[in-house]
Amino acid sequence: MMSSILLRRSAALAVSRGRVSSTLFAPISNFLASPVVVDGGVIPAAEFGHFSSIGVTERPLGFGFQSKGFHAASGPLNFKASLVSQTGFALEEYDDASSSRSGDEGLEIGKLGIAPEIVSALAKKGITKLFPIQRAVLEPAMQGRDMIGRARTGTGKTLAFGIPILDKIIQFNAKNGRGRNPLALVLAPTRELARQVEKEFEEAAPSLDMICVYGGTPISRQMRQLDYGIDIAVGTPGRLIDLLNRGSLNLSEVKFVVLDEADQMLQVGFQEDVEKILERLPQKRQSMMFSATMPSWIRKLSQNYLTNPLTIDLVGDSDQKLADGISLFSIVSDTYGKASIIGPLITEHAKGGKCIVFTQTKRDADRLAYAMARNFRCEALHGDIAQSQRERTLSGFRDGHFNVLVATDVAARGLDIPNVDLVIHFELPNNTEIFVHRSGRTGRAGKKGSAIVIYSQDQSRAVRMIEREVGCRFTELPRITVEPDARVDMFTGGGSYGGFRDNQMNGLERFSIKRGPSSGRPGGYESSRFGRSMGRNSGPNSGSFGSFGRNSNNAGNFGGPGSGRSEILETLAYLMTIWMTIRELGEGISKLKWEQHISITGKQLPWIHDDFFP
Ligand SMILES: Nc1ncnc2c1ncn2[C@@H]1O[C@H](COP(=O)(O)OP(=O)(O)OP(=O)(O)O)[C@@H](O)[C@H]1O
Repeated sequence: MMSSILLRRSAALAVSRGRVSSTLFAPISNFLASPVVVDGGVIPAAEFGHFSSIGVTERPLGFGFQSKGFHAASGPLNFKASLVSQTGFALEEYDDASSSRSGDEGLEIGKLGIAPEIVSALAKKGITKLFPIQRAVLEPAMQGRDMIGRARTGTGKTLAFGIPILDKIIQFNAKNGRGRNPLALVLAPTRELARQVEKEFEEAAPSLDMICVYGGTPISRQMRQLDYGIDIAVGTPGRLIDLLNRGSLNLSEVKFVVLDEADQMLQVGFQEDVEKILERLPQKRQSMMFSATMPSWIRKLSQNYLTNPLTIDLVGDSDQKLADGISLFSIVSDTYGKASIIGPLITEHAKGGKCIVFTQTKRDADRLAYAMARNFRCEALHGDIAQSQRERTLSGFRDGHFNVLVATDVAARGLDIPNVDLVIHFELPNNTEIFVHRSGRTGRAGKKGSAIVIYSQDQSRAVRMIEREVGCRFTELPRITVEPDARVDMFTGGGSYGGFRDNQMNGLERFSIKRGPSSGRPGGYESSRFGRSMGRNSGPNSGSFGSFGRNSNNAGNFGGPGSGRSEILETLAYLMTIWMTIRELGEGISKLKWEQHISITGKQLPWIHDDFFP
């Protein structure tokens, strides 16, 4: 009780904040004097150039906004982007900034006049120089511009919008005291991403109070936390609306709003909710949208939400839409062979790191995770899994407790998981944007990684289309033939895993792989790097339906043929089939509604995303 009183912020401060804030949004007349910004509000990638000439070293205090409330009034920061085409791409800049070469290419965060708290918190994480998107965003964001920001996956967009917001709030609190209602709101499409953004903000500015709100968790705790007072709210639209409707969340003092993964946030299905939230914000605010993909429709639509927006586009019209460090491969397989070739692909391409396998449906994620669990430490992640389990799964994956995550597109966007060396598109994504995001779970922050598309012969055209639209080239891998007794069958349940059942060996020795005639490669899967870890899950009698799609460490619970438990096993398999059929029916109905919606509204491609069918 006492602590709640102590923690509750004073209403007087909130009032004083309201008074101050009204002066904070004066139009910025001299902003366009900055040589980086092309009039009309676009910084094309090709003109972004090197920022090595930014005059920060001559101006140790960097920006002059400390005493100016939220918006700088000090004019341009002497950004002198060298004209055109020296770099073009964010990652080239990144490579420079992240390389061991010293040089001036990056912007020393410590020399920019950013709050010392942020500088030292970032330094603790090894972040001392800004990435290109961060450099490009910093000045206009500090000056209060609305903006659309696009940069490739894994290039630091979160801190690009995070640093200016955190800095302004720290300055503001220092001057005006702390208030009760949030000053900034970040909307994210998935719970996992919302949590990640909150965490990154928290780590960068530990003195600020953040809340992350999303469904599947007790709302009462969130209401209490809001009551104590917070600086920044991060969340998914559904729960935010719930809290607004209950009167627990007051957005009337919000100065900054960010739509992370904006193109997803404004898709049909999400857009309505987002609008409901935006309606509750003050008119005078700074709005920013970020994503690695910004289809043309989103740019048009964004005009409804942004005022005179600046577009900072580090991808631009460049052919290549993927992060540079990602190598792409494709491999043809028939539907029934797909599950069997994943093991060899992981062994060969994950190089001992983590792998995310993307499926199109929750059911396939479950089935595949189950089928693979006998050979890999592997779990499933999708929208039908209870939130607490989703969180356990993700943190287990982050911490390296298991190496293979089989996920729907709920994990396609934004997630920043260390050491994901391989992404496998078990099924082709619905569109090229999703391809970019899925693949972007690897090759982050300048690291290298691989993405493999598995496709059937009749999907060749779709693969070519991805190549065209994403500006990439797949290296075709030789076909893999799997001996019948080594097939992993995810379609028919436990009964068809016989090839593994009586095999006492662990690891990939079981795969008995042969390369097809076109293969010039050695088979060479016998000595799996995963061998030892897989062994944990793949007891000779694996077949745990109890762990289906969950923690595969339970594999083996129900034994295999000859265990005397075959009846239980069969019953469970039967129950599972019924459960899956019911769920499939549910998904079918939702999709039908979705497609009807599209045909009525004429909007958008049928982005079949799991979060639309929670
Ligand atoms: N200036 C920096 N120096 C070093 N590391 C950084 C810097 N900025 C961000 N990072 C790290 O880079 C990684 C990727 O950043 P982030 O998740 O923001 O990428 P993103 O562009 O939002 O990707 P996506 O499009 O997939 O959402 C994170 O681990 C982050 O901590």
